[in-house]
Amino acid sequence: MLPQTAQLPAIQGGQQVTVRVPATSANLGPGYDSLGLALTLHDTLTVESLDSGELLFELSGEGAESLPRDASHLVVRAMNAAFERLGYRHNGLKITAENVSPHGRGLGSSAAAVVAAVTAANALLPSGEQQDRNWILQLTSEMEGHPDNVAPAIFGGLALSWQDSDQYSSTCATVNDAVIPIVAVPDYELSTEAARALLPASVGHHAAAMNSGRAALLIHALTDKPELLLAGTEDFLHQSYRAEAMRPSAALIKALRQAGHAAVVSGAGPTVLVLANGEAEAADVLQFIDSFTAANTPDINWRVMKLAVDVEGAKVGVHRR
Ligand SMILES: Nc1ncnc2c1ncn2[C@@H]1O[C@H](COP(=O)(O)OP(=O)(O)OP(=O)(O)O)[C@@H](O)[C@H]1O
Ligand SMILES: N[C@@H](CCO)C(=O)O
Repeated sequence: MLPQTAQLPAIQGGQQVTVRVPATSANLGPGYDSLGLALTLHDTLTVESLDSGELLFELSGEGAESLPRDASHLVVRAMNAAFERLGYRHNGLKITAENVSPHGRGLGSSAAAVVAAVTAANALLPSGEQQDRNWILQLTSEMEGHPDNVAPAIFGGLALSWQDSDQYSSTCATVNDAVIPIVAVPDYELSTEAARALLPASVGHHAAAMNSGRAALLIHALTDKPELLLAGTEDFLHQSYRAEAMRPSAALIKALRQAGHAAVVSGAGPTVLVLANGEAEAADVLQFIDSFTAANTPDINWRVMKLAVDVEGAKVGVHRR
């Protein structure tokens, strides 16, 4: 049985919405829980509203073998939360997901799923009832607990997000064309929940002050002066505490930084993100990762991808009966 609130109006059956949503890299070093970058790696979610009361799933790609095919699936949970807040219910859904972003690796897979689901639920409403992207930011940030992945997944580009009490906001900055994101995704997972549990409850004033300076510098480096990316990506709040849970990634980051490349933990890890300044550095980084991992982490399979900044964010297509 689907959870139903009988007195609410039902979404009309026979509608189909497709949402393409980018992977995202949060933190970028010192921007813990606030900065995030959308990447050209996309999941696609198609939802059809049914009249039969059924929940149907067609899952392919990442997680196809392991994700649940019932109301506990993250997309269904997020859609139900969205419908409830919008004052609607559904009479069944067919979920078709083509998942490309790796799960539990620090590339915002849960945020992508939640953003795609809430965006799809909103798009299934009658057009006069639909909410804007700031409404989607609010609900998805609440679900994730922080806005740094969902904001770039919704808006694209480099998102700077903040929280006032229980209200979330975000604005976008334009990334310098020279900046090239490269990700090295290891074959081991680390859940965000486990990575957050490693952080101390408080940090000292000196660390906080150092981190503030680097976060400000990072925005200047990403937008105007990419030659400052190495200094701008230094963080004092999270990576050192989490290193024990991702030793191969921490070793690769240390070596890349010693060689002058702006390497950080992507999100809660264990993916390594490098922000290269131009094609020549990007080529050096790819070569460096190849040689370092072959010599030092032969038991780990790394998927290395040279990407670009996604500037579109979540894109919606709707077909009505
Ligand atoms: N497309 C999806 N469909 C359904 N569930 C998903 C999907 N993507 C992620 N999930 C769920 O979210 C979990 C991963 O979330 P988690 O927050 O630990 O990592 P992440 O989002 O990939 O990384 P990070 O938040 O550090 O960027 C998966 O194990 C799975 O349960
Ligand atoms: N800011 C988050 C990103 C992962 O969801 C963290 O580092 O825990």
